[in-house]
Amino acid sequence: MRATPGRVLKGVATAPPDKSVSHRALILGALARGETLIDNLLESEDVLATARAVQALGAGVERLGSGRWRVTGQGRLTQPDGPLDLGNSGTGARLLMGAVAGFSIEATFAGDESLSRRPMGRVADPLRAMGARIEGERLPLTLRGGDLKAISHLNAAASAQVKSALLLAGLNAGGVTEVIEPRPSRDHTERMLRAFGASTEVRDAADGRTVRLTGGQSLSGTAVSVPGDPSSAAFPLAAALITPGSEVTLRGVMLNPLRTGLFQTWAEMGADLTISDRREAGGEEIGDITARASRLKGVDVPAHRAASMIDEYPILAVTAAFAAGRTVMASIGELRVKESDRIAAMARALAACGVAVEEGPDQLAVTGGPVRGGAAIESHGDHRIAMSLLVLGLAARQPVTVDRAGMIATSFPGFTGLMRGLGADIAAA
Ligand SMILES: O=C(O)C1=C[C@@H](OP(=O)(O)O)[C@@H](O)[C@H](O)C1
Ligand SMILES: C=C(OP(=O)(O)O)C(=O)O
Repeated sequence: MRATPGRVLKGVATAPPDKSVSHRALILGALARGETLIDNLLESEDVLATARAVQALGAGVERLGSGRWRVTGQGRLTQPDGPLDLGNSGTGARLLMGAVAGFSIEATFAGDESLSRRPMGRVADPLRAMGARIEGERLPLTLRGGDLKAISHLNAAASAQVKSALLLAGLNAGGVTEVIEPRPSRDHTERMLRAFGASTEVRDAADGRTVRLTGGQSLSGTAVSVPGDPSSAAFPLAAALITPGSEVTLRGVMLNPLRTGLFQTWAEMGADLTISDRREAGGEEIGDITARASRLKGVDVPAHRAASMIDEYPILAVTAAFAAGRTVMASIGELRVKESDRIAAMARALAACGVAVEEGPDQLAVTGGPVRGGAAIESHGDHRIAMSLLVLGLAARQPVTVDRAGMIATSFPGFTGLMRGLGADIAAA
């Protein structure tokens, strides 16, 4: 795809449904007894892979209409006939490993080239400590579950995928499963467990958060309405901030405080952002966010904020390229084990576009100024790198092309259409 500068972005669009909440709605629906009706499910490649996997694990899965799905659970998962292919999705693979571990069944987990490189020991090791038998450290791996005992686990990397996998396994473990988080990670699993009739105990203290779940609880199917994804909304909002004369509103964006670190950081950079019509949807606060072209300044992003904006660093780095001064993003080592090594991918891409960037082992620093663009960027098959660099191309001096842009469909299949609707010039290269 190629992004060409020169157009002003104007208009109102609806944020696409949240990916994290969509995966969880399908998985909890499969674990529950009875019907779960999902409204506004994200129909992206990652989420569709999870839908196929829960169907292979015995749940009834039907698409009733656009974004409207029915999952009929049996209150347990059953032996799949073949390998579960989670495609590009770390969330799907890791949460389902936890869910499957609770049952006396065997499943092989597989994924694409990127997912097969990502570390699975962070989930496999604690699941082994609970009693699951797991062969392999990366996908493809085979897991045999059942007869679990609860453990207490320190979630040092603030990974919501690890926490969620252990809580889902803990539903069918003897005793109380405990996850200790020095820095809280997104809490969609805890919130949704409550909606499905299971309770978790959440305790906050000065040294972090502890989440406890007592084994043996059963889930009942329910209705889930998926709020808009702040991680996806970030791309059109960023484009408006850096493109002179622009003003864009994204409707229905989830405002869960464990997801909004980017908006706080942009506010500190001087971004003209307003949030209106705060309301509730699907157990989450949502609102409409308006971004207007802004004179941004560089900031130091505090390390403790990383978990609340972990997928947003690539697009933050793009906005930092247009800001006056230096932006330092510290303690972001987790970015090296996402769909690509996002620190290295962004450092290379920004440098190719004429941006001053310094890469450290677990940090990235960007010094803003006029952005040349005019480069052909390798996305490394990473949807967030592809979208970030296309947004950069809209406000650079020269167009930017991005390879393997088809991967954008893993999280945001409507990206190009939504951006064009706001006036952006993004087209096949
Ligand atoms: O739980 C989730 O839905 C997610 C958690 C994060 O990963 P980690 O748990 O690896 O931090 C995030 O990067 C991912 O896109 C979605
Ligand atoms: C890291 C991401 O997703 P996942 O871990 O589910 O592949 C992402 O969407 O940026």
